[in-house]
Amino acid sequence: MSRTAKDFFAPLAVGAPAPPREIPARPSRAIHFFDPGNEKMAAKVPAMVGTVDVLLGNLEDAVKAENKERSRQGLVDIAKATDFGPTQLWTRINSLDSPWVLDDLTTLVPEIGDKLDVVMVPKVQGAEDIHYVDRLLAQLEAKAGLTRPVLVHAILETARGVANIEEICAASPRMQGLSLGPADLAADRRMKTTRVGGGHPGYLVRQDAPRVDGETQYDAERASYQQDLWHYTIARMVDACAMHGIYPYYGPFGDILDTVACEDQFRNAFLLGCVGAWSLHPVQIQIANRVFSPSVEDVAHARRVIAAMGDGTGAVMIDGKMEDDASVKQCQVMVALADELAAIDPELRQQYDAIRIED
Ligand SMILES: CC(C)(COP(=O)(O)OP(=O)(O)OC[C@H]1O[C@@H](n2cnc3c(N)ncnc32)[C@H](O)[C@@H]1OP(=O)(O)O)[C@@H](O)C(=O)NCCC(=O)NCCSC(=O)C[C@](C)(O)C(=O)O
Ligand SMILES: [Mg+2]
Repeated sequence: MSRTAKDFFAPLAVGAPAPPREIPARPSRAIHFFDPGNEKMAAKVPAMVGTVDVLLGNLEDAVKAENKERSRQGLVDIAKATDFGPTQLWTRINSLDSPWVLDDLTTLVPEIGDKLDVVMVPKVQGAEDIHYVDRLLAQLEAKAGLTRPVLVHAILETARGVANIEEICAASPRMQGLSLGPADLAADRRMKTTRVGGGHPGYLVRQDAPRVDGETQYDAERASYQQDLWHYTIARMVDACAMHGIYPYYGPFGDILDTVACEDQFRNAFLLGCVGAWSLHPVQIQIANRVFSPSVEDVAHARRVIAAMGDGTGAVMIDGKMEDDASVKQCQVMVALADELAAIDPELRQQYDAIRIED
């Protein structure tokens, strides 16, 4: 049997901070990955503070095995030397079956646990992985005398992880959210793709062949439409996260030069309910910031509907469309997000203020 309701919010080590009862909706439109052991990348990090919602020191894949210790120490040095202001600091630790993860956690929590907001755990298979990290974090937090718990984020990168998605979300009150890990997930599922996220020209539907004089013209020119390989997994993530009060994220888009397709993939995720995406290169930060901020037009419309709906019940016509109790709730989601973002982004605040409805 899993932990009872009475025990669920109890610290897992004597002296560890109390686990959170609620995960705050902090803006995290772009989770920007950098290798803390790469001098060129690390040098750019201080200037990125305030321009991106989350800076993530990556210790796992994309860091060569021989550089693991250097990257870990690099993250400690950067965290100690930098005032992150409104920007969150996350890390992606090595996978739980790797030889590096224990040192990752036993180094990072005592050294910079007071600055780390979230630990991202790769290749999570089920609740047992979260339970392991949860207990270890509590022990390390207690030993280090931390007063704020470090939160946990799981990457969905295996078929078993996707199948166990609900139990992963429910495994600990520290759970902050989930990201899609499309490259490892594709390999684990034996999908026949070789890309890091994004679409594939072979995954499509084709218009029916036209019929002329009772004959089907199979050779005729027909439109085809590329489909989204990740729709099913993202939709599952969104439901599981919403059910548990935590946050879903689209993961990486590896075709750095294709900023147009990156924006499309991010926008699909935004519309489906994700709150952010990963950025692998500085050019992707602006894309995520733009896509995961509601448009001025959408915010203006949402405010009009809320104003017209009074106490939020009944039905009204606005611009020829019916609005009612349910659509006002959608508008409230949009306005709440706009308010959260305006609180940390002066440019957005100005844009959203310019279209404010006067009382
Ligand atoms: C793609 C790469 C190789 C192109 O790197 P580059 O140097 O060739 O690019 P560039 O355009 O020439 O870079 C221009 C400048 O920006 C710097 N730069 C470049 N990137 C960054 C960055 N992220 N943060 C800060 N600075 C950066 C770079 O060092 C350079 O500095 P310089 O002008 O002084 O020479 C490089 O951007 C990179 O390594 N990015 C991070 C990759 C990464 O973290 N991958 C792992 C996440 S995805 C994943 O793991 C999958 C998943 C979820 O697990 C799964 O689906 O299974
Ligand atoms: Mg991966």
